[in-house]
Amino acid sequence: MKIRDAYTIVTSPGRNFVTLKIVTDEGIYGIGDATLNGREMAVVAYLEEHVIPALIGRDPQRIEDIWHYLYRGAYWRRGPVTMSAIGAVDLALWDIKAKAAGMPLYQLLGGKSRERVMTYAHCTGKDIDACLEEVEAHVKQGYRAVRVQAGVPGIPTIYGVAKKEGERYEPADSDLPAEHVWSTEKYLNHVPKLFAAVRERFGDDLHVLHDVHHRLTPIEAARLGKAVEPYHLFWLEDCVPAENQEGFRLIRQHTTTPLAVGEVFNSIHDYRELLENQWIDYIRTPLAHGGGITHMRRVADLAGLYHVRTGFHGPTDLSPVCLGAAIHFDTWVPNFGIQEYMPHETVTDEVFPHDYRFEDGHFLVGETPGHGVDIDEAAAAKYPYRRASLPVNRLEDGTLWHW
Ligand SMILES: O=C(O)[C@H](O)[C@@H](O)[C@H](O)[C@H](O)CO
Ligand SMILES: [Mg+2]
Repeated sequence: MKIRDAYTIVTSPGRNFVTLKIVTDEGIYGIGDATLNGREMAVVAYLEEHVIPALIGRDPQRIEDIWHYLYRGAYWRRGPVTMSAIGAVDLALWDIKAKAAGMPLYQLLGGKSRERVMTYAHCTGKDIDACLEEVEAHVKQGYRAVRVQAGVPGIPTIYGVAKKEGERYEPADSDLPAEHVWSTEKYLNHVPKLFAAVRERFGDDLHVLHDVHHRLTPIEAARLGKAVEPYHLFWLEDCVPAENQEGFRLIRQHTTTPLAVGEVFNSIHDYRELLENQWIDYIRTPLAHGGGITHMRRVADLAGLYHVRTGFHGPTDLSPVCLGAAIHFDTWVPNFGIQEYMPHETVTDEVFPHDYRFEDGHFLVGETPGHGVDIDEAAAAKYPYRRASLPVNRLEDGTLWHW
């Protein structure tokens, strides 16, 4: 088998997505997700200029060799653009291999470790009461786990909360970055009240998660982790920017609140200190940004040595291709924890037909050979790319802060 053709498809059904399609001389093709929110065209250029020309004529079944060819062979290793490009190739090649074998991807990985994949939903509200209503609605739909984010009095816009009630939350909501304001003091004083209210109304069994979105320092994160211990969170996510891995030592010394990290990581090396020191509990890198299945299963195996489980990033800014592949991975991986799920818009699902199903707060993997997600290129062509940027965040005095 040989790679006959490969090309990128950029489409914006509701939001921007980049897809890589690899076509073989035997008629089988595979697709991979190359979407890097707010930096989409950088990955397109990387693929078109540097990767696709080098793929033509290669044997698509040699996934491992192609991975190292693109990683070691580039000389310039790691980084979100490089690893997203490699991730897209890798997902497309696993799709091809599974189709050629006539198997759903999870079978090729080693078969089912579980019957269904637990997900968590996003519940947001302009204040605590509005957020509790969202939780109520999701619990009624069958979710066992919810991420709660509520507006903070005195902060005009807040991460994860939709601009208008009933609307979806979309971080890349403007041509150039919108400017948000942040106050750590107001947030830290307010947020434990949210968890107290959730536990009071919904009891102890519901899994409750929260995303800090990299906004605290280690000592502030330690204070928050400690303050919310009585509400036993499933996890506290991205409580600090993680470039300073050593900072987690301090957080860990102070709190038993479980920690999730890694949606902006792209390499096993980003995790090494965190895992080896047992400073975290969940890994978050999505397959599309972490060099695909070939690399992320190594990260998951390393994590497993330290009792760390997966909790893959699953926002709407990863396409159904990444989500579909993740559901196969989640069905197989022994140390699965949870899968994030933000439902895609109907137009997105129309462009990306798929066989995964959602039922009672869980995903059910499909049985179609491959990863089970396709792209309707004629439908995709109806939605041209529009530049969209993630916001920036400033403290009340104007200092640029972490977003
Ligand atoms: O936990 C999450 O789902 C994330 O933090 C997202 O909301 C990101 O901000 C977004 O994916 C950036 O592109
Ligand atoms: Mg997050």
